Amino acid sequence: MAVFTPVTLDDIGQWIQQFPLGKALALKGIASGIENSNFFLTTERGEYVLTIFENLSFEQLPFYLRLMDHLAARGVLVPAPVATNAGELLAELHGKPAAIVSKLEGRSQLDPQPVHCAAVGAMLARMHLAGQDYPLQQPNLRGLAWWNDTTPLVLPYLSDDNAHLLRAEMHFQQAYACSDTYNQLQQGPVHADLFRNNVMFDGERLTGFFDFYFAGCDTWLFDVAVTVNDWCIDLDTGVLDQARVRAMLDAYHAVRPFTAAEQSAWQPMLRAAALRFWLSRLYDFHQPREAEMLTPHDPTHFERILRERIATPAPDLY
Ligand SMILES: Nc1ncnc2c1ncn2[C@@H]1O[C@H](COP(=O)(O)OP(=O)(O)O)[C@@H](O)[C@H]1O
Ligand SMILES: N[C@@H](CCOP(=O)(O)O)C(=O)O
Repeated sequence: MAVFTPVTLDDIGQWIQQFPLGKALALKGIASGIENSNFFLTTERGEYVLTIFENLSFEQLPFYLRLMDHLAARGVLVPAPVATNAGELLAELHGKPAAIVSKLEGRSQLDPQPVHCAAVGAMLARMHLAGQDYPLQQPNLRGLAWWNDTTPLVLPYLSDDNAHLLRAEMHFQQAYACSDTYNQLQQGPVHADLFRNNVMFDGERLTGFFDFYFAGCDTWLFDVAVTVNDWCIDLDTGVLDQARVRAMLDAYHAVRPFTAAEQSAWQPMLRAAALRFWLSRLYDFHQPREAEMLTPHDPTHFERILRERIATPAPDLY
């Protein structure tokens, strides 16, 4: 998508004056993304991204924006939010929360090679370590509680075979989340949506992670599983590509060594990461919101990945 809330240059002429950015010179809606309304914003001070948050509230948003600030201050490459003249990271626009962040250089690498996966793995480990002393707490809002709420909303749309798969996997994940192994996993702020389209590269140089608006406190291993399930697969089949998997996991492990508990949780976590996006894509597909531009993501992609992760033993974590 996504421009759910249309905005013109005229609309923000006055509004922009609360930021130390000079006059707004250009504003262009961004077609990709499915969660928020995003715009490239040119001001007298440079290039930025304006985001209007469609689902997250004024109460929830400081967790994300202050996390980006926190990580950027510790050398993790992420967009820096721009504070208003009053020192606020959030402002109201058309009745909704809005923020301006720095624009990252480069572009998404949609055909990643092992060298890109290694860069992502190393930066992900650095991000997890840098988040350890982040003081705010917010659960992953697309975690188990949300899966429990969403499952009955999508079940009526599924074939018998897929309904059986969803019920069985939910049962498995509910039990797994109560296990001793799960409770030994290290937790902290995680990105939780680190797909190829949420990382910028300039050639082989990683220039930043962005789109932190699904971030929350969860297991670090869940973040690794989400990332591997997108970066290290054959997109047609969902099968893991060993060279990219090894490059990403080895680079992560070199910065933040995996634990024995994480090794034993790896296959259930790869399944959990597939289930999470199968569910959200099913929900978005069957209960779409109004939007100016919309390209729903394909739920069957993650159904395929989930079936594959259940059927195939996970690669070694380290
Ligand atoms: N900080 C940024 N720097 C550069 N481009 C960005 C930045 N934030 C968003 N974008 C661009 O906007 C697009 C949509 O942003 P995204 O955060 O993925 O949207 P959504 O939150 O709706 O999923 C990205 O694909 C990217 O091209
Ligand atoms: N990555 C998710 C959907 C979230 O979209 P994004 O553009 O914010 O990453 C998916 O692929 O289902």
